[in-house]
Amino acid sequence: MEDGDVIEHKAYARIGLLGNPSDVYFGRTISFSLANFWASVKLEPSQDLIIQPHPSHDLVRFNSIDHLVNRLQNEGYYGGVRLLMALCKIFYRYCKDNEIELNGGNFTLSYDTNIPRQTGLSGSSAIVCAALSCLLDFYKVRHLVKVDVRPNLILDAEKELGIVAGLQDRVAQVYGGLVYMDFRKEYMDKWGYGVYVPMDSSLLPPLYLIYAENPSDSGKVHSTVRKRWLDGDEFIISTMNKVADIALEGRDALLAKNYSKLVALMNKNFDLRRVMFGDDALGSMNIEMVEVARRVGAASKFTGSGGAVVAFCPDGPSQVKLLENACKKAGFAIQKAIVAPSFLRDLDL
Ligand SMILES: Nc1ncnc2c1ncn2[C@@H]1O[C@H](COP(=O)(O)OP(=O)(O)O)[C@@H](O)[C@H]1O
Ligand SMILES: O=C(O)[C@H]1O[C@H](OP(=O)(O)O)[C@H](O)[C@@H](O)[C@@H]1O
Ligand SMILES: [Mg+2]
Repeated sequence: MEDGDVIEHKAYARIGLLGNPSDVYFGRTISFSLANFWASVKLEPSQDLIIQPHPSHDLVRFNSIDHLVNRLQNEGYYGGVRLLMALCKIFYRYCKDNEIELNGGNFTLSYDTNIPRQTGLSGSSAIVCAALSCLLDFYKVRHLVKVDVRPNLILDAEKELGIVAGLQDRVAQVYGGLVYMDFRKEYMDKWGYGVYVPMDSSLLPPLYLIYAENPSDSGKVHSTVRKRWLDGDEFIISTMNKVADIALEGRDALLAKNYSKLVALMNKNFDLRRVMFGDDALGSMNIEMVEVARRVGAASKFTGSGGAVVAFCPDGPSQVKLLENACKKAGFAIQKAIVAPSFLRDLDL
């Protein structure tokens, strides 16, 4: 959206439905953009180039030392400022390397988000994705930065900060809607990005999102498994391949509307994650979220690296009611997941 000189863009949260986290390991995933939550970034021309701290997400003023310590313990040291800064650097570098001229003065970037913080709903990349959209419009280079490479720029901004993450979040956020993604190594090595195939989101049965206030650092969760994979750990490599196969089988299951197969695949996806990462890394509250759903017979798995769960009730509305009651009792929030459609324009494609 552009109002005079002000540019504003949204990017939605995402649900990794099948195959995650194999995207970090040349695997495959099916993910969708989630309309329930979003981040927005605003760019306004200004005298100096300013990255505006968010009044609550980048808190630097506290009531007391207790408040400060509490805040750091629960939410860590960082907010969105570092993400915006890193994106500016990555974007600038990419344009330089690709001889894309950047003309325009300075600007102020500010952001807001209602994505529950660090709950595996890709709150981090939503901020970066919305900011990238603002820069593309500000510099009028949307037609010069291919849609396929945009997820890489978003990921590179986070890698720049040492955050271990994969491409699936960024692909779902750039494309919108439901997307099948294949990150096979030969293709990635040749092109630098994966094969991204939009799917008809009406193939999805009603899905539910369960989450809780228990922020976890996705980079930290991933780092041990990532290291083992890099070290050639046979168990991690073969299990991750099985996770990638879930997305392949899941695509056929969705196309055939074979929802009993979907149940089996969602559950298997989480069970494989659990044996690779271990319960300590996943966190007891996160595991309980999965189990609350399973106790009423729903299929369930993490949406991302932890903090939120996607659930499917194959028995329909009566089972949904049971699930809602069970979540309420356990203190977890639950809402119906709504797919955000693709908002790519002709100029992007
Ligand atoms: N809601 C938020 N507001 C501000 N910054 C955030 C928010 N969520 C994530 N970040 C930033 O992104 C980093 C990585 O977050 P991550 O653990 O990937 O969370 P998520 O699962 O939401 O993507 C955080 O350390 C922080 O710097
Ligand atoms: O572990 C996962 O499923 C995902 O974890 C990260 O997403 P996040 O929302 O930050 O938890 C990561 O960026 C993804 O690539 C993984 O698939
Ligand atoms: Mg993240």
